[in-house]
Amino acid sequence: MVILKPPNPMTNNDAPSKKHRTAIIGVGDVGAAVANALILRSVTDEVLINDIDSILREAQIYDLSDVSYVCGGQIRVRAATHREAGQADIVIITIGSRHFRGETNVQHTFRKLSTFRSIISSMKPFGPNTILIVVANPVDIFTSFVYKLSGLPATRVIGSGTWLDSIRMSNVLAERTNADPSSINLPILGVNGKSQVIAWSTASIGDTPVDEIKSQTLPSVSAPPGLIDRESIHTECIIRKDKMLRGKGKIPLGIGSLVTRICEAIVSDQGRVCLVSQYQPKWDCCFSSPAALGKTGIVKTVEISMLPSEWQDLEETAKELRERVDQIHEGQ
Ligand SMILES: NC(=O)c1ccc[n+]([C@@H]2O[C@H](COP(=O)([O-])OP(=O)(O)OC[C@H]3O[C@@H](n4cnc5c(N)ncnc54)[C@H](O)[C@@H]3O)[C@@H](O)[C@H]2O)c1
Repeated sequence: MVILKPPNPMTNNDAPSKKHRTAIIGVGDVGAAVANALILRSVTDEVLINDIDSILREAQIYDLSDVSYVCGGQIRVRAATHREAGQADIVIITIGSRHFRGETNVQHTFRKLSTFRSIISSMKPFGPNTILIVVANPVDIFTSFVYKLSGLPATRVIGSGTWLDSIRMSNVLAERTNADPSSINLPILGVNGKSQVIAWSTASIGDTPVDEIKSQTLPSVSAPPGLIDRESIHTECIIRKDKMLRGKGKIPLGIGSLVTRICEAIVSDQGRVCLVSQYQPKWDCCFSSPAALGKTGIVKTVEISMLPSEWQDLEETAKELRERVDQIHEGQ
């Protein structure tokens, strides 16, 4: 009889010296979803877990170690201090905090920011190649502050930004047109939230601009004009998000896979283009635009050619963010 005995992740201490490490700060629903996807897709060699809630931290480590075991046991999952996490190749910040009763959004952001300040300072000095990925909301504000607080080059500080919204909208468009989802390009730029800019003028299915699809028949696309009406697609996305929130309270799986895709782009080092919140020198803050990613972080920012009206919307959303960042600076 053959006895199959996969390696035990908890005792696998003699792994090769140059291991790729990914640290997750805050392993609530989103942090755990990221860790789970990282292990399932074998993106890293070691997942370092940090959470101030030690009971939750231990529980997540055991649960994720089971995932690793099922996947072959090659990925070690263990607890790490902030200092140790700061030496990882990638650090993903998914901390969250509940609103106190009567606390305004601004007060909550202030409080969360002071947590960020303490985490970043205890992670310093960062490893020579550490890349930070900020997921915690409001993501563009925190990415902007993390960039300044960390002292890292702008190429090594990334926020998850608007990409998830762009993916959701592309998904609706793909469903309505029966198109291959991977053939859809529908970027959403700017500051994550109500003022983000849907760059419809650049949207395409395959090589065909969405604008032209209304007036022609494509063999791969079948949709009456009403179905690709922009307002109706936008509304459908809002309804879906609302249904997800009402149906399950939180929606960590999409963001978990998306952050994993960002990590894959970094690790694979092939210059894959992702839509991420990144430092925008003109406004001295971070918001979403496309960038090619590699082992050193952002290897190239990708220019996008939009209509003047879309640029104007982007300018407005950028100015709003700049003002909010300034207000926070003044209030400190
Ligand atoms: N960018 C996006 O698209 C997106 C999507 C969903 C959620 N989010 C954000 O992700 C964050 C996490 O969401 P969640 O649902 O997992 O929240 P959660 O409350 O389930 O988990 C947050 C975790 O952070 C931990 N934490 C708090 N302070 C910490 C500290 N100083 N050090 C270490 N750990 C700390 C908490 O103990 C908790 O376990 C939130 O900020 C949320 O708004 C972003």
